[in-house]
Amino acid sequence: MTTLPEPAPRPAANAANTGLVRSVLRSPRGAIVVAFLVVLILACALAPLIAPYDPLAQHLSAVRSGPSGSYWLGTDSLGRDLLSRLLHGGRSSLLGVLEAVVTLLIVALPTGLLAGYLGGTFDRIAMRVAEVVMSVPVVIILLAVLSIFNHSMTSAMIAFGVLGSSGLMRVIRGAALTAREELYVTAAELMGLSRLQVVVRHVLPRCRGAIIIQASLFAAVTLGVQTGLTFLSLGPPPPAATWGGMVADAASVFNQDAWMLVPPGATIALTVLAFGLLGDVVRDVSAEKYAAAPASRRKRRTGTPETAGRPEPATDMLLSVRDLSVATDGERPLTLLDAVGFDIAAGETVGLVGESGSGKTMTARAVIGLLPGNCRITSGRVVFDGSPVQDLDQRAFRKLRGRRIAMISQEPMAALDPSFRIGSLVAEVVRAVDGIKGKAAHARAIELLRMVEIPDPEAVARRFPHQISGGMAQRVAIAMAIAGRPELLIADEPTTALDVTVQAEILDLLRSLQQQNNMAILLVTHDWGVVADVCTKVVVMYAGQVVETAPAGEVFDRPAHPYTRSLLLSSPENTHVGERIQAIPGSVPTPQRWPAGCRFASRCDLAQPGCTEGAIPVKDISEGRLSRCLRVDTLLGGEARR
Ligand SMILES: Nc1ncnc2c1ncn2[C@@H]1O[C@H](COP(=O)(O)OP(=O)(O)OP(=O)(O)O)[C@@H](O)[C@H]1O
Repeated sequence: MTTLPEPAPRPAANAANTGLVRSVLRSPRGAIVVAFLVVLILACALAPLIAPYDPLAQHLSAVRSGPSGSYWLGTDSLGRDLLSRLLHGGRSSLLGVLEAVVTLLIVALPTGLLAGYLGGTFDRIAMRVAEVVMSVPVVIILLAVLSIFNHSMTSAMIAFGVLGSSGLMRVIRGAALTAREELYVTAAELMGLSRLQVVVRHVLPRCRGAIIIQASLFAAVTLGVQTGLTFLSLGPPPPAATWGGMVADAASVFNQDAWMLVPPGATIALTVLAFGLLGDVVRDVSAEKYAAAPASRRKRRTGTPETAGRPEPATDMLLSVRDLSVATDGERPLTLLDAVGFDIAAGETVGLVGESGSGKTMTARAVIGLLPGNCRITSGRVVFDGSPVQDLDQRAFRKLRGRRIAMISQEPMAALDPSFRIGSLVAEVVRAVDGIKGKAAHARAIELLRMVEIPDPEAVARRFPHQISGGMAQRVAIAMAIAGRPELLIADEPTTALDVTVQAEILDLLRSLQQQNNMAILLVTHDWGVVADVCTKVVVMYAGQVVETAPAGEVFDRPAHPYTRSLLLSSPENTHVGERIQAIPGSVPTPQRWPAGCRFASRCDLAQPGCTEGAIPVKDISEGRLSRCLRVDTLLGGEARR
């Protein structure tokens, strides 16, 4: 069994995992604000028990008495105790705030999350409705509601919550859009979790900060609006105790007794301030947390067309990709993959090689049905175990993903949601793919961690992702990927982010898992060493096309495409100490700049005029060998035949 280096501590990521509530309470401002709000809410809730007087009782012998031992905050013009009225008035004021905030969350939360996560038509409709709601004059609507519902403050607060929801909905949508790009959200989808599970477990927690901030600011505004309405006598009629009503009473005698305004005015101001400050504290704490979280955004790039291909999909293959083309959406679609084709047999490891921007990741994502939102398959077929899968809807694809086809990425740490313990993350996938729950799911999670050779899996299951090393994180990602016993594992540069020793360990692990389970692997890599180590076949991609397919054992000695040859020569393994690496001059053309004819011609020393005249056909060189090169005979020394 291989041993793993101890994880290096990552203080920054540590902060990302401390609970939001705990972080707020740890900050002095947060603690003061929360303490104030808790005391206020408790005092108002317990008003019937703790208020010294009946809020309506008039003590005509002590009218406008000012603070005293009997009346701590004094009395009003009718001799009513101000403290008792404040406590009782707070009940209706805070209840009104609660009603408005709950309504706000009920409307904005699901709509914003779904609009951001699902996008498409739902998003467009939700955004249009939000715009309409935002343009509605709030005060007029509130006055109308109050007059229709007989001055019912509850109706007014519910209406205010609905009207305010469009702002929060947009904020949540934005946060969900960002969360959707997180690798751990993609990883959860790859593991076969349903949309609801992904939203609730992974997207919602990411939006939590934004939600609390907006809700507390909204609470502050609501309190202001509600006080204004009761001040104008649009709420519960006198003599009911309301904060706004107390301000109105005090305002009418302000010239004779200014003190009467102080208790209600200070309470309202402090409460509005506390709600506002709470939002600020949560914003600061969230900013620290997200700055500390691992950078895991998926790179998005902007990226034109041509063709060639091979006949029918091979039916005896586990995976058969034929003439697969992918393009961006929009008025001027841009082709990113052009008639890509290859096969993978059961239990085979195929290396997908090429420089950055060749289309390797796009190919892998097309196979697993998770193309970026702005891209779609425009032609071709992906046949998995005899069945075409390219037209499957997301629901049907989810049944395949995680169970029959799984994927691991080059950023294992970013693929693990920092808010959950390792055991919980693995058990979540087990629940999704095996349908087992509770202790059984946990036991299977431990078994999987043991299968990927993690020493002391029980202890590791209790750790958070930031508490383990990159190599161990990749093992955890592999454990999650093999939970559904997939027949095909797509590994997108699984060792790129790891140091050399750990790389070798992970490759050994993949090889042994593959042998134990007869699992096929599509290994996306830049590294010829990795190809030599684990692959049986290699598919070389360049500028969105497959330019060569060869058995791994042959390609090193007899590359059948000048690009493959250049890639091999530029590989560090082929460079002796003290020699300069023979870098390939130029760079891979972006999809906007794909030339007519051979896309590698401008960088190729064998290129001749014919190479740039038209689409280059794929040539069958020998059993299992294909090349998209007109000069392949010259390259192979005249050995190649049609
Ligand atoms: N969402 C997208 N929208 C438009 N173009 C994209 C998008 N994603 C990738 N591309 C473009 O598609 C081409 C292929 O990208 P892909 O990520 O598949 O390359 P790759 O070979 O995997 O590179 P790397 O090794 O750097 O990951 C690139 O030109 C890239 O800029």
